[in-house]
Amino acid sequence: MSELPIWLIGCGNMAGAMLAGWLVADEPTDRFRIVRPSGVPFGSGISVQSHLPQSGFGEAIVQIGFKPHMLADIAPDMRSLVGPETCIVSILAGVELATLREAFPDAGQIVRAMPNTPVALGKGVVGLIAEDEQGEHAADVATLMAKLGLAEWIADERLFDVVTALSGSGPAFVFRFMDALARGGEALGLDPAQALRMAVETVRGAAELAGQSDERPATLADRVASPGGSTRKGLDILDDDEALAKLVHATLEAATSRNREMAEEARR
Ligand SMILES: NC(=O)c1ccc[n+]([C@@H]2O[C@H](COP(=O)([O-])OP(=O)(O)OC[C@H]3O[C@@H](n4cnc5c(N)ncnc54)[C@H](OP(=O)(O)O)[C@@H]3O)[C@@H](O)[C@H]2O)c1
Ligand code: PRO
Repeated sequence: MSELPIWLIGCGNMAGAMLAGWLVADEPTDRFRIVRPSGVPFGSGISVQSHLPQSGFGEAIVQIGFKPHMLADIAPDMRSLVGPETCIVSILAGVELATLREAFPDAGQIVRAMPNTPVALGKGVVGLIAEDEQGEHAADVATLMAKLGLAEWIADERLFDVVTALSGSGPAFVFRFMDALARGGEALGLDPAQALRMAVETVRGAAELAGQSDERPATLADRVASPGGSTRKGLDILDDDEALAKLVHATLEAATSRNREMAEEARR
């Protein structure tokens, strides 16, 4: 692994979670340089500046982590700093490789990465697509992202918006389910704090079991549902006319569609 410097242009919730994950994975702190207008310190002795550097990035991984609609404003100021040795990594939802190439015409390599917030614990998911997966710095980026959890190359950029909905937004959907589980228990008489603790640990345990098992989650669900028992009665509610499957499908469709809109907005 080369020890290329890593610039984080924008380091809010998502890039901050990634940086936390890299530090947990013992990446050296002096690899990282943050640019954020607020200049708010990150801690761990990491260099933070409120303006872009005066001289070019040179051979470096430069990750952009601001809001997608800001690309048109920020890229012109970055353009002269980006050269053929620079690898741009974008975590901007929706924004396509072609749009990024227009924004950074001189970049050597451009990679899109779609992380999720559990990367802060090294337990995230990162979808990846590069202009040239075999090209310069693609392997460096993949190695770096693999330190944050499961890193997967996505073969077709048209599916990247779906990946963004499934794993990028996914933690938000799972958090909603945890809340609903806890609130359901609370409504049936459990102490609220106890219900939340038990809901969170139930999701954590179920996720670990599913992660370690060769069986599909549907089979694991059947193992919980003893014939004639109570779990089946609950599953019958979720499965009635595929209620949960339809709800989740509509959820992913809505998020995917917004990712496509953001791609369109960034193209304008
Ligand atoms: N949140 C997620 O779970 C998630 C998941 C995957 C992808 N993403 C993508 O990550 C990106 C950031 O989302 P977020 O949730 O982390 O938002 P956020 O917390 O609002 O962070 C935005 C960052 O952009 C910085 N910024 C604003 N203007 C800038 C400028 N002119 N130059 C450089 N940096 C600038 C902000 O600086 P200050 O810190 O100084 O305010 C902040 O660090 C989005 O493109 C989103 O699509 C987010
Ligand atoms: N957060 C970003 C958004 O909500 C994209 C995936 C997760 O736009």
